[in-house]
Amino acid sequence: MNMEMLALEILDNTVLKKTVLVFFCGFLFWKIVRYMCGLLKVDKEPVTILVTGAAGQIGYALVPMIARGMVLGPNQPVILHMLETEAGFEALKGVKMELIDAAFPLLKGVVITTDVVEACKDVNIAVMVAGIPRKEGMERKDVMSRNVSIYKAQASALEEHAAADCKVLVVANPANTNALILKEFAPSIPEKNITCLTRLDHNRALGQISEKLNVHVSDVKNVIIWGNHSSTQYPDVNHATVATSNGQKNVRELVSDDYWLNNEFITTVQQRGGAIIKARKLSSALSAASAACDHIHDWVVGTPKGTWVSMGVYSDGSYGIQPGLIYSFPVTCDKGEWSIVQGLKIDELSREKLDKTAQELIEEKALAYSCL
Ligand SMILES: NC(=O)C1=CN([C@@H]2O[C@H](COP(=O)(O)OP(=O)(O)OC[C@H]3O[C@@H](n4cnc5c(N)ncnc54)[C@H](O)[C@@H]3O)[C@@H](O)[C@H]2O)C=CC1
Ligand SMILES: O=C([O-])CC(=O)C(=O)O
Repeated sequence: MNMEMLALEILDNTVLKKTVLVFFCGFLFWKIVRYMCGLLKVDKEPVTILVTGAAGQIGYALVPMIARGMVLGPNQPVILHMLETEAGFEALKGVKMELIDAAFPLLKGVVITTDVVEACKDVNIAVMVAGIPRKEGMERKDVMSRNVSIYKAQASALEEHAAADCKVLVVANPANTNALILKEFAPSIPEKNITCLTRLDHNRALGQISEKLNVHVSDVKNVIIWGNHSSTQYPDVNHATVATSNGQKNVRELVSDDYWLNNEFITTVQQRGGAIIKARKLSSALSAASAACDHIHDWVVGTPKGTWVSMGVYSDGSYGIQPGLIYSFPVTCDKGEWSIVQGLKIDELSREKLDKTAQELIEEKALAYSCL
């Protein structure tokens, strides 16, 4: 029998036909069940999210946002783990009562504790807010010694008890250096899973451009925060655009005021945290909580095509930044992973600013180790 006839024989075989039909029907049935489950919202396992320092200013603003689906979307149930100190525990009990009273449909469980091991158990996402905020007149690194020791202590609990693929976002200041300490004292957590929050600065930069041009903030995109979440950060608009009726236009061209962009715009974004502390006598809890939601949301769900965001991530040497620092870069996210946007042109002024903020991170790292 030649090959052609053999192939015809196989195709003609009724057993084979039936098998193919059964597989096809099974596949179709599975697709329909998944679709129906999606409609009925019944198939998703809850995701466990840890918030440390959960009774504090940011924690109090953040946990209802998470419970409402602002981080993982309206169809994803969540379980909240909330960690506090002994001194903060009474207030945390109140936060739990309020979460119950808010009757959030997505909230499938709440654990409150002062035990870091219990807090970290099986968490899929950890938002590390615990720490002392700076007061008026202080720089963020002034809270270094108290805060880095918290991150050293909590690193091993996360490493040993969180889910193996847990994503970590460090919010507490000095955010980049706390994240670096956490990474160094939790060596088995992949470095790609440890990040820090510079999305607040990114959103502040979008807000300033939107105010200046009197356009909606959602029409502005691709600003960049380079470096440290500190007053040396570099808010860069050289690649930023605004959506107009004539397509995407470059922010520099539209603003048409390089002096403002290279001076007042940069210092306003760099100093915005301080300005809010001066006004509120408390740190920027509402916008920080919202930015933390944006950070995790985009990391998990992905960034829209053609758009990047700023995240403090482990430097691989991109743009000449010393590998191993946690440095804010422009990143895109896809399938739960971030990648640094490559190939952007860096002019001379930008180069200086990228290096200055990297230098501060190198010095902060040395200072952090001297505090431990
Ligand atoms: N990366 C960013 O964009 C921003 C960072 N921050 C920083 O976030 C941190 C938190 O700020 P706020 O919520 O305003 O401060 P907060 O003082 O209101 O809250 C911090 C909470 O952490 C708790 N805490 C302290 N040590 C702890 C520990 N070892 N374990 C568990 N809980 C602990 C405290 O009891 C307190 O309830 C500060 O370091 C602040 O500077 C604030 C705004 C923006
Ligand atoms: O400035 C602070 O200390 C709080 C903070 O990090 C911010 O608002 O960016």
